Amino acid sequence: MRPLSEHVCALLPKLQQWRRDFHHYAESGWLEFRTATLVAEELHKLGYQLELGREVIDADARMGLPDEAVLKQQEARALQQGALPQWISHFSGGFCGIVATLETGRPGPVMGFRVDMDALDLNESQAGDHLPQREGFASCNAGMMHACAHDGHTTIGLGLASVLMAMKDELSGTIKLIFQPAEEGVRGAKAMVAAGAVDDVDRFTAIHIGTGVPAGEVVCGSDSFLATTKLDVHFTGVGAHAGGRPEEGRNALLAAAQATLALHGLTQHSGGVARVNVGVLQAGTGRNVVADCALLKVETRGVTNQVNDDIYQQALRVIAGAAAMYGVEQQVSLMGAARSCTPTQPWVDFIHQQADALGIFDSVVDRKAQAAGSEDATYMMERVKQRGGQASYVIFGCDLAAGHHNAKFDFDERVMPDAITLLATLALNQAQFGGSR
Ligand SMILES: O=C(O)C[C@H](NC(=O)Cc1c[nH]c2ccccc12)C(=O)O
Repeated sequence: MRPLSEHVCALLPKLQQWRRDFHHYAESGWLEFRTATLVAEELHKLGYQLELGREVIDADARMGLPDEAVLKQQEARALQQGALPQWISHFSGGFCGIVATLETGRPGPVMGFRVDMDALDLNESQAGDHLPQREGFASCNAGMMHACAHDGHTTIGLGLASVLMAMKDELSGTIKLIFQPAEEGVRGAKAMVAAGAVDDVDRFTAIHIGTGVPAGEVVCGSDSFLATTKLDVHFTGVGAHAGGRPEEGRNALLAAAQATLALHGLTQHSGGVARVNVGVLQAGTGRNVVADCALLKVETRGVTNQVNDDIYQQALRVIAGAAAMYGVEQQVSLMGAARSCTPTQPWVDFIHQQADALGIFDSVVDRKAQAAGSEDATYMMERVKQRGGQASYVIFGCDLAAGHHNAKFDFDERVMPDAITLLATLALNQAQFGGSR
């Protein structure tokens, strides 16, 4: 029997090819039409049982969905860019989720691995010193860029699928590979949980690469996720002649500006870290018109669910107060949410022990004391834990050309085979796990 390292080594050219293809055709959240069809095709060819689209995504639990026109236009764009027509109907309308199952036929637990597939709303750098630009695989989709390594995550998911299928005679239990849409803005995981995608998972592992962790280091149980709420706020005022009759106007721009300044002051909480960000402020239509409309895209975060909930409630009061100051209407829409969550220690210990034994990492740690980002995989972790299962979140450190969410973000592709090696090892050696279930 060929060892795992040989299977992974044989995959190297494919890993780079997949990653660069996904990177080139970056697709933002709920619009991963091309990516999802290619992933489905690969998994189908490998022999996985597939559940697709509405089977794994609850329509009503989707948050922050683009509007109908954008969904249609982006699906057409994906088809022009090589999305596979035989799979597209499953994902049509913003259902780009996939769960691939391998039943080994031998008794054992259900092992779930989750990767995400979406890009960010960002224009990729066109500078000559940006490697994806220089090597011709920078994003060809305006305003969409893989600047958080989900192209790498999707590739790791496919690589893991390949090696596990190749070694299926050495596995027992069930393998479930979860390809999630719309992690950015924390919008997709909740809808997969609502559809029951992780209801039978006994041991759950989600992953991220980079995030400031040094190359060669693996964090086996990242627990520093901030709870977060994402909201859009629409202010509606009354337009008026700015010179002739300004007193007849109700200024939505000023309400949005006041709200923005006040919102950014809402970060005091005795319970720990709290954050607020207004990432977008759009208002008004013309120079000499009292602005009758404004939009804010806002997020609150907190070190615990309670801190975030408190800050969110204060944010709602600030928004209502700012609207009242200027006599304008306000409407708040929930666009995304995620929880804080801690991994289960027995599973972290097992991952730690397996990572140590592999001998391919310079440093293996349980956790990092860094207030980091947010993650909606926390919904999946919570669901698995609720049922008494094990759950963790593993970060694979790697060198980055620039920080996450930056136009020059790029990661060292050598992290992908190492990630696949550890995840495949967890599945191959699961019988050594001493914890519950
Ligand atoms: O809230 C979101 O939209 C999710 C998004 N998630 C990430 O960026 C992933 C992430 C989690 N932890 C870290 C730490 C550093 C960079 C990125 C991350 C974020 O926090 O803005």
